[in-house]
Amino acid sequence: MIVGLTGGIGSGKSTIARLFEEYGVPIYIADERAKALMQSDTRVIDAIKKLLGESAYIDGNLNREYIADKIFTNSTTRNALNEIVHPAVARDFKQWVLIRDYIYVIKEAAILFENGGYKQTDFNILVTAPRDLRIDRVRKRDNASISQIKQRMDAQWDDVKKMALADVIIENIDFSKTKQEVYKIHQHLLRRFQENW
Ligand SMILES: CC(C)(COP(=O)(O)OP(=O)(O)OC[C@H]1O[C@@H](n2cnc3c(N)ncnc32)[C@H](O)[C@@H]1O)[C@@H](O)C(=O)NCCC(=O)NCCS
Ligand SMILES: Nc1ncnc2c1ncn2[C@@H]1O[C@H](COP(=O)(O)OP(=O)(O)OP(=O)(O)O)[C@@H](O)[C@H]1O
Repeated sequence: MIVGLTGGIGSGKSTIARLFEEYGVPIYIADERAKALMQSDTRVIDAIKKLLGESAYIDGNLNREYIADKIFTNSTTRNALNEIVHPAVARDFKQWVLIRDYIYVIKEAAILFENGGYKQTDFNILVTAPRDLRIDRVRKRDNASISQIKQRMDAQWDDVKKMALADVIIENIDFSKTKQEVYKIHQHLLRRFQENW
């Protein structure tokens, strides 16, 4: 059984994914796998160079700042990159999931509803937090400017639109409450999926 875990930038997806991991749930982090594939999959690399130019790489490494600047200021370029990267991530996930030996797995992805990825999951968790708190968290975490963070937020659906497609919502403000929520959801998922196991 596949559980999607999504939320806007700075909502706390990765933090929450680690809480599930502590219970033994296998976790797939789409952001990380996407970047790995963008550096190792030759078909993906060629397509990215064609779209964004040779400057997308420096000595074979992703030029993240350059790519971010290109895709978060132009939705056409962003959609084109998404169409290169997201199918590769979906294929990679299919392989990954084959050898996981647990009642359910978590696919953590910033973009899950926007690209229809949620149609391949059995249950979807949405993480939310107030916009200003998310900006503050990302500023501290990445040393990013407010305008850079807002650009990424604008590239994502707003929470109201995502809420309609989520099975459960974690409002991640107070970390101790979040931990309790994660425990409850984990117990729920074990009960729900046990019979298919
Ligand atoms: C532009 C890149 C190189 C920036 O790398 P960087 O290390 O700064 O950020 P990282 O990948 O960790 O993403 C951080 C956050 O940015 C936001 N974000 C990233 N990609 C996207 C996107 N295509 N659309 C909207 N938001 C995005 C998400 O909130 C994400 O969690 C990288 O994000 C990228 O290649 N994105 C395009 C591929 C993609 O969609 N990846 C997301 C996983 S499927
Ligand atoms: N409940 C919380 N209380 C305080 N800090 C938190 C809480 N949840 C997350 N954080 C912090 O906020 C920052 C963003 O969290 P995290 O990296 O998990 O978000 P994310 O949704 O995965 O972000 P991105 O979309 O950029 O990948 C991190 O520095 C994390 O430690």
